Amino acid sequence: MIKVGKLMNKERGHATVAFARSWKKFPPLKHVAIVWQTKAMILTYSSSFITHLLALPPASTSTSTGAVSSSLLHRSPQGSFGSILRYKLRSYCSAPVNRGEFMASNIKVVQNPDSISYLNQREAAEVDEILMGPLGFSVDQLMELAGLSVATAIAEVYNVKDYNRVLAICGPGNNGGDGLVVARHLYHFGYKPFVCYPKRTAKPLYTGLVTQLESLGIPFLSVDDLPMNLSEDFNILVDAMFGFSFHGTPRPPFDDLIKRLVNLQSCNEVNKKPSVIASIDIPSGWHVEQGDTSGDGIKPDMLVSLTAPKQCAKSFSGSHHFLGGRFVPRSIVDKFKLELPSYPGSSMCVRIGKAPQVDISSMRENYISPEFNEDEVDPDPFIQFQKWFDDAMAAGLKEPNAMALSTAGKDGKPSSRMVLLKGFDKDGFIWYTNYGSRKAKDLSENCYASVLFYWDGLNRQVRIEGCVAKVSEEESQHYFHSRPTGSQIGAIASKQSTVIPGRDFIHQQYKDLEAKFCDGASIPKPNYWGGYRLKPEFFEFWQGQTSRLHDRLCYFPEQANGTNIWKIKRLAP
Ligand SMILES: NC(=O)C1=CN([C@@H]2O[C@H](COP(=O)(O)OP(=O)(O)OC[C@H]3O[C@@H](n4cnc5c(N)ncnc54)[C@H](O)[C@@H]3O)[C@@H](O)[C@H]2O)[C@@H](O)CC1
Ligand SMILES: [K+]
Repeated sequence: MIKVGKLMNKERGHATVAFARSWKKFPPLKHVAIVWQTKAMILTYSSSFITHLLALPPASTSTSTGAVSSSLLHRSPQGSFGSILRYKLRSYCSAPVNRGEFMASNIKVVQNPDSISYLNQREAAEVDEILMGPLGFSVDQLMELAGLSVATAIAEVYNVKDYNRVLAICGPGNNGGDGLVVARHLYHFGYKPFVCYPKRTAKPLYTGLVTQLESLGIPFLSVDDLPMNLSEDFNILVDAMFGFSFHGTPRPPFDDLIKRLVNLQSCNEVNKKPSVIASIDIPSGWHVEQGDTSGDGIKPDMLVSLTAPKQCAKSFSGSHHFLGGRFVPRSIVDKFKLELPSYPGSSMCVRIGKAPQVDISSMRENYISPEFNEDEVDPDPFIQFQKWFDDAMAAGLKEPNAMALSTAGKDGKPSSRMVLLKGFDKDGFIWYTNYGSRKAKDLSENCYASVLFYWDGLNRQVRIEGCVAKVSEEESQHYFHSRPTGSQIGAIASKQSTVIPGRDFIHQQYKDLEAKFCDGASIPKPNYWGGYRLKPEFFEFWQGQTSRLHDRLCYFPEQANGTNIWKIKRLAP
């Protein structure tokens, strides 16, 4: 018997909030009610219906509410039910159930800063009241999310190596609270934060935030402790003095602190690497609606607007304007007719407007890595590769199996593309492709190829060179049938590297094939699709180091006493 509670875990992220509220009220299994906001949509699953669905072979299920595509049905019983449920929810609900879909469909997505919404001071306060009133949020919650989004925006723009020392200047209200939260998150991201918090609030929320920072050993500095030229000591100055409740002109000691941030600009002109100002929600001292009315206020490099930008943000002229506070519910969006950029993926922040142009010639990374020496490298390059691959996996790098494959046909003209490694062992490194593609043509004329893995974040790359041969038909068959149905159909739909009339053409091919194979029968592997195996004749393991003095340890095959061995040699960087 399947418990609804178990399904909840599987289906987190798909209407589970409403589901969670509802399922406890109903006896397990007999009925499940899905309520989306005010529209009630009742889906009834009887236990016999579920059992029936689970018993069916993965390919053949259809229900009174429409066909369930075979790709939605997985092998495990819970997976099967979960997938069916997700399908049902999507097809039934008029309001999308996925938060990404919600953002995309309900907020008009605008990236142009001229067409996004800007709140006035009254509206900003009203949003605050609604969030913390009828919508049931607490100030701690919003502050935590706001602070996290500001910290992620800062980390996205100012890397921890070059901008390590951070001073958060915190004011007496919630903007100051955001600054305390930012300092904590930046500490956990690897920065070295300091906090200046001259007007403390005795409320438990704030004393708690201070205790959290103190327990991490984050120093609190008084205004007197700070140098007049803040650039001398800090790389990033987080301006968390005032937010949308600011009125009039700043009172001491914030008047002096704001002056130091203003004077920073002129100090920066003589400094090689200027410190930057990141303002939370409002550049402190600016009028919430009219901006820097006197013209001599602070000029932040970065502004992270929270919830929605306030009107003063229209006159922000720094390089980096972000939006944070990814908690705005639909009712607020509708009520205030908000037009905001959509957050990418699971990001806590989104850039407003274009990223500034960069001078490509000045882009360089000073790699800081542990030394990579002969005495620690494995004599067997395959084992060494496995070790580094495991490190890339453990570091959470995206697609560590992505590799640039370079080939050249008989004309000697090389071409490169990214492919995915699908396995390796002593016999070589395997990937799959279309045997009619350009790489396949190249390899049929010249078996020599090179693959390159680049693992950013670990400052590592691995080059492997050798001769390539097709894998056995059995291996290709086995792998082809292990792929998701969509990928199998995609492989058949695309006559890779041939010229096609347009995007619609390939989509139509795909749809036709999808219809053809909708009965769930096994999809035959086309004979023009299969695998290749590169048998290495050379490996290079590269570890980036400071000042371009990189480690390059290479493996060359040699004969010793009639046996093949790998000889390790170091190359100049
Ligand atoms: N509503 C929202 O959506 C959220 C708001 N948050 C933050 O909360 C901020 C608003 O917080 P608050 O309403 O507490 O207000 P602020 O943090 O803007 O500042 C209010 C404090 O500043 C003082 N103050 C005002 N004018 C002054 C002046 N001229 N000289 C000296 N002191 C002055 C007030 O006495 C009060 O203590 C936002 O800007 C944002 O940073 C976030 O924490 C969470 C989400
Ligand atoms: K601020």
